Amino acid sequence: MLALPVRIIVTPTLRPAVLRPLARHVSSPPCLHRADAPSWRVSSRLGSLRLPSRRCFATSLPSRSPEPSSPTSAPASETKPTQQASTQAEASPPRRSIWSRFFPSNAQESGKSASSFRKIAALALPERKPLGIAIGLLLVSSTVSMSVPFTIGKLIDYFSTVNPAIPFGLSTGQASVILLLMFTAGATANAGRTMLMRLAGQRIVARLRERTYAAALRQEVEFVEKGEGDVLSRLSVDSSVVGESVTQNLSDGLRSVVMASAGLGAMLYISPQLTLLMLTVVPPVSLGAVFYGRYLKKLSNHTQEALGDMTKVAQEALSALRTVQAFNANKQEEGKFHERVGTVLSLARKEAIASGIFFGATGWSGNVTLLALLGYGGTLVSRGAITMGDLTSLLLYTVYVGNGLQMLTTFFSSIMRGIGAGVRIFDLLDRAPAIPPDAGVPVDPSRRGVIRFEHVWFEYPTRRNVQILKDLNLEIRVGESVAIVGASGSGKSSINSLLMRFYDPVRGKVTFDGQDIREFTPSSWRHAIGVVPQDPILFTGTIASNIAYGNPDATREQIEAAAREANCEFVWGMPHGFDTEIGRSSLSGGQRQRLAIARALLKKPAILALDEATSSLDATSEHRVNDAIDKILRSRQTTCLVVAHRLSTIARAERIVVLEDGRIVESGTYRQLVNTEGSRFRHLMAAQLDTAAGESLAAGRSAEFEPVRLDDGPMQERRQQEATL
Ligand SMILES: Nc1ncnc2c1ncn2[C@@H]1O[C@H](COP(=O)(O)OP(=O)(O)OP(=O)(O)O)[C@@H](O)[C@H]1O
Repeated sequence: MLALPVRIIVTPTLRPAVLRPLARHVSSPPCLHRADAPSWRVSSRLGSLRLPSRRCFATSLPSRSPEPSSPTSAPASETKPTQQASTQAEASPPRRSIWSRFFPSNAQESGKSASSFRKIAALALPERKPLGIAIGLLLVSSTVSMSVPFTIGKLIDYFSTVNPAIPFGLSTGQASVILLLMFTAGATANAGRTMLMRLAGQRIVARLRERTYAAALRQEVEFVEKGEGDVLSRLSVDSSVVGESVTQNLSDGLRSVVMASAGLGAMLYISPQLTLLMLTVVPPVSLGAVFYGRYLKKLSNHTQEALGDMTKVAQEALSALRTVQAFNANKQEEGKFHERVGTVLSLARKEAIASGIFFGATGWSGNVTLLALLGYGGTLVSRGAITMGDLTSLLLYTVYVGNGLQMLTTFFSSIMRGIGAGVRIFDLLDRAPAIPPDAGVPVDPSRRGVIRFEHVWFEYPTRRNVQILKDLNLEIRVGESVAIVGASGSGKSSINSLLMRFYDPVRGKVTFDGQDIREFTPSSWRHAIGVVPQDPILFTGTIASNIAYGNPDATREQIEAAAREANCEFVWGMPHGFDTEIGRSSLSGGQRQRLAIARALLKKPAILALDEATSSLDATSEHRVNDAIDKILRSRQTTCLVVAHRLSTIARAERIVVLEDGRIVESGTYRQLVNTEGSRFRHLMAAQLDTAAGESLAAGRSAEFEPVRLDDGPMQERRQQEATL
């Protein structure tokens, strides 16, 4: 005798008219209307938070899958929708009627959803062959599992009859072998279907992730930097949700359709009266489910906000752990976190109460239905209208139909989630970057020319109406080195950002060799610029791969030559030299800066944009960095724009421009500016000039500004001497 796990599912979705609105409704997380509903996660910078899954529509009878051999009987555990992803799916239309809440009335929104659906379907196209085979296998396994109630009924009749007859004149042994083969075939088909669907899903997810990542990398920096977490969640979570919606959910959906329709057909065939009796419980349970779903949706929105708040608190403290520990603020932080956790908990409590009432009610009505079926069915059996086996089969088909329809609601909600996640992903995939990396004409890497900032006005896209640069005019000749100095926030780094075309001016233009740099492809233009940022980023990998970042074809000789030029002698002293893994070595600020200079020099750039670190380096490091910068500044081929903070760097530049509140207020050589009484430069650099003067005095030289000599002396003087010689 087959021991069939039984779960009576009372579902509100026996009628399509009820099913459709409900399906839309339950697209909201976290009401995942199945007994083994997936847990849902909230993605955050800290990782992801998981909430326990909820049971929906299940009665109190112990349950397992209605399809014993089917691994997909617990497909929900394979589905990991997220709050974040599904939020998009449930973006509510304006409140008008209950129907308008279920069906989006906003044309743009539904248009987006339709287009997202088409694009998701297109994603599945390359996988049509494995998916087609999987659907074939699904039909095989579903047919086998749908024959189980029928077989059980026949077995009961067989064993309870005095002179039983096996259909088709088979012997008991033959019938057993046929059944065994059938179940084996069903299980094999199920295994094949699961494998094919999962692999296809993973391939779709992989393709989607790669395309999304590439699309994110093409965007202007502002877009990604301001919404970094968002891009990451699209990459990790939304792509999975989309992948699942075209494979796993599709498979479940088809299976549920087969189960529900075949089961209902079999029930009507066995006993139309009993089938109608079962269908009477549907309307009240459907209504209850709608209200329960609405309540859960509202709760889930609040929970999402509360979780976001909780995550923010934790993130802030964990990212500043040094400060927290230094101030012994652990308890304070724990208190803040406790408060947020409490909010989440109180929402969870409300949900637990609602779930308890709902499941209690559905369980009760399920069991009452079962009793009614048994009672009325029993009288039919006693009247000889149906056999005991028929009644058993009918009860089991009830389970199948219930499960099938319940799965169908999950299927619709998953599809809605997939469409929602798809909208987010396709928004990014289709987004035209504000500064497209490949639009324009390429710049010849050997081209040299004057750089001009012409009446440049600039404000950051995120801070409109806050003018950072105001009518800025600056000309830098080929091979010239210009140091930009100014108080913090005066706009120095913004000049470099404009040069790099991370942004475009609001008004005015930046030209190179007489041509607006907006005419060049940003990729080729950036290739012509060597950048040394304020806080150089080193990536996971070796020192060599870091120097060759952006130049993957560079030879070891070229890498070493660039390192030598940038005074990276410390690399030769490391046990693994250029093959030293960055993560395994702790590099000082000066060393990182020199590696960044080497990286920039390897490009043999036409322009070098150096943003000097504000933090002070130790004397040796500073000397080595300055020496490296010095070599670059001497170059007659490289135009240098240096955002400078240290007097030792500033003094090396041929020309200094002083920036104040987005405007150039002074310009001249070091000597001119330092000797101009009351100059903005002297005011700005007073502290450093005093120190330098003090050092000169200590060394027995005059304390006048004029003779302040820094290491090798101001660059312009040396160049003049070179010219005289
Ligand atoms: N991405 C950004 N979005 C919005 N505002 C920004 C952005 N980057 C900088 N700012 C603002 O623009 C102004 C100029 O910044 P910028 O970094 O160019 O100044 P800076 O002179 O280089 O300062 P520092 O010497 O401290 O690096 C500042 O008020 C800064 O807060």
